[in-house]
Amino acid sequence: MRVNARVLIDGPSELVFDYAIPVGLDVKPGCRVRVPLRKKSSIGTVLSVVSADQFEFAVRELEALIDPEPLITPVLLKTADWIANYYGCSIESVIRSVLPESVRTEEHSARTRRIAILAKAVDPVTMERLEKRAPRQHAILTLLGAATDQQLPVADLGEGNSASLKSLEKAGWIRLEIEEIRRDPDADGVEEILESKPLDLNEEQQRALDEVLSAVADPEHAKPLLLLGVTGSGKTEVYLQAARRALDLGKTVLVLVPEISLTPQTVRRFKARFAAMQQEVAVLHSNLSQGERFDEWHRIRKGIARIVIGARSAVFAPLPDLGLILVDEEHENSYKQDVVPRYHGRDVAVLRAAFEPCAVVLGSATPSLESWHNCESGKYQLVRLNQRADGQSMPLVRVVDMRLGSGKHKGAPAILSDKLRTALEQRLEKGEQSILFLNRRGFARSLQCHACGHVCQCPHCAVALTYHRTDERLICHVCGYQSIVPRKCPECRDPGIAMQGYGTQRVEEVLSKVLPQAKFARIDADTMRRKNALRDTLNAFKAHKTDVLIGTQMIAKGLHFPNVTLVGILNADLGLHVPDFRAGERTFQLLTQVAGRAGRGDLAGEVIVQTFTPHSPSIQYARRHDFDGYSEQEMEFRSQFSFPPYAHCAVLTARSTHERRAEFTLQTLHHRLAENTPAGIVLGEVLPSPLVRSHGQFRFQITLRSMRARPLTRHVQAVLAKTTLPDDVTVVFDMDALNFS
Ligand SMILES: Nc1ncnc2c1ncn2[C@@H]1O[C@H](COP(=O)(O)OP(=O)(O)OP(=O)(O)O)[C@@H](O)[C@H]1O
Ligand SMILES: [Zn+2]
Ligand SMILES: [Zn+2]
Repeated sequence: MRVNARVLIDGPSELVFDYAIPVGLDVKPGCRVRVPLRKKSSIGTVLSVVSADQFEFAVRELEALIDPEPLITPVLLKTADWIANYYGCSIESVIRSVLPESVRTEEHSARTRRIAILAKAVDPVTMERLEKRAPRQHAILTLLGAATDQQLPVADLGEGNSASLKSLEKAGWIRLEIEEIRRDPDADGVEEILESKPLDLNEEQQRALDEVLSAVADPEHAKPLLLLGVTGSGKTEVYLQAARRALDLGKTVLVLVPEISLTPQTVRRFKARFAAMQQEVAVLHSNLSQGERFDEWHRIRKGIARIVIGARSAVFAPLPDLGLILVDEEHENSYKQDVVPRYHGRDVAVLRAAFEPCAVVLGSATPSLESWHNCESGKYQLVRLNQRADGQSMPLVRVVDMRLGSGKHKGAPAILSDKLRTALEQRLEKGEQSILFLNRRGFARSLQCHACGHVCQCPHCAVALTYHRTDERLICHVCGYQSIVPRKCPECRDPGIAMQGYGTQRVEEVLSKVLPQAKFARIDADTMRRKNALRDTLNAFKAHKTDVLIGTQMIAKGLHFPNVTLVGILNADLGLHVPDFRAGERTFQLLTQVAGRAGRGDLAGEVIVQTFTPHSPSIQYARRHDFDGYSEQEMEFRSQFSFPPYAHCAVLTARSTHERRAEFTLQTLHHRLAENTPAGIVLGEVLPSPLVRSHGQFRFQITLRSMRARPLTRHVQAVLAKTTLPDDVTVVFDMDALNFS
């Protein structure tokens, strides 16, 4: 049987063609090849090796193999294969993620330069002789002798020196070599990083570190570790010391964080601890240029960069001799990719660790119930840090019932309760700082009629439009639709249409009236568009140039400000009223993380939570910092209704600009899925998605549940493979879905 190579052609158009593999050529996925394309020859990457369909027309032969060894390591290839099977996507789509475009494409290859290196010490007699007879050679040797590492780029040795360099090389005094120039992403030298010294660990931390180190020493027999440490318990210090030990053993380290731009403090702490080996640290963030990405990838592949920090996709960093993977804030949803391949970065990390094998640590103050369940069932090993590292107590949390009408404004929603206002005033008097947290930007800044209750909605997405005061506009945050603000209610013509809910901007306005003496800073997606805006705002707050930091989700994680003694949560329950069984879990996580920003220095912390549903378990357990209590009752609910982590839950979505066609397609699929459904799979009904219209398309979905993942994926794949979909309907399968909107 003939075999073909499926090749992704370099270039922006993402063309994929099959080529016959010439006899005797050992072509593997991940190898780059030269192939004929129209009348030219092009370069591409082999995505997979497929058996040729005998009825197919013969395809052209590929011309040559560029890399005899694939760019992708065997472990990563195995991981890619697992992802394709588990998430039900093509191996091609996974290889594209494992080998980003910048790496596959030749044109990003590094620039080089020539360097001259002093080969041996030159004796004074020779130097004296050269000084008289060949002053240029003498000058070069003098320069090299004084240089760091006794080497310099040829360009720095002055022009017109090539003859002298050649003579010196011939005489054996110097060596000439080609060196790659690294495009250093940090070269703009934005800030100087001072080296930080390891801290003396407390008993709990020491025990945690010991567990991690024994896993590093014997990864084959170690389970993945779940490090459950309350906020401020010093998890990061444990990561840093574990990373150091792994590096000392000659291994490499991979650190995954939810989003690089939102966790500047964590990244900085790694950079500071490893400041003395800065060249060995690679930070993979989305702002890297293609060229920089190419360089970083190859530095990692060659073992030059031995510690890699990055978001989800960094799980594919080609580190050789991987010893340890750290997944910080493992509960974060951003680890799940929301386009194909829809993998979960944390779960892939666990799998890669098993394949390597290497140690893997998942850390969080509020672990996902999936990971928690894996501890209970013995798949993971639990390690806990129950105390704050600096001996501080957990902050005191007060819940304020907003239903009692603590706000003074008639009709308009109360933003600030009397309790929170008084607490803010006290902080200002004492010269302490506060953080105010607002759930979800834009979500509640909708326009609602006081008379009839009409809410202004997006005509394309059927979600509430957000009111933007600066330019007096209503904007849809799903599709970007904009309109002007109506003067009267479009429904009942009442002029009383007004803003319900509020955003960070409104909070700042209200507060500057109540507390005219305070200086405010705002962090939300609007104010953070400018490059470095987040870092600058956080630095100013740290230096106490501002008193009160107002922010959205962006300030929930990883921030550490010793002078902050008050955290106010303005609208705690906003995330509770969404159609998603994880709404409670997310609210608990968010409240616990935000509350954890208070009292992280010598001063005690206080948290004030404003809510319209004070008795909800997410709020009550977060108030007591009680993860065990929360998870116990939540797990009971999940088990009762067979929700994750007790079952795998997948969503099949069909979308189209034609409402009927989307629905009909999904009904057809439902019908076929219902035939010969393997035992243990629970097939839901065809329903409109909560966000039934998005970007002008209608969306319908089926939820599927199963104890075991593979049979579910295989069943859906089999049905999709034998169903011809209409051209204008897109069907998406999301295994272990986190987003049900
Ligand atoms: N052994 C220690 N002795 C003294 N201080 C420590 C120790 N370990 C950590 N700290 C300090 O305690 C503070 C909190 O630690 P860290 O930020 O690592 O906690 P964390 O668990 O990662 O927090 P979070 O999950 O809330 O972001 C930091 O200022 C850190 O420098
Ligand atoms: Zn009205
Ligand atoms: Zn819209």
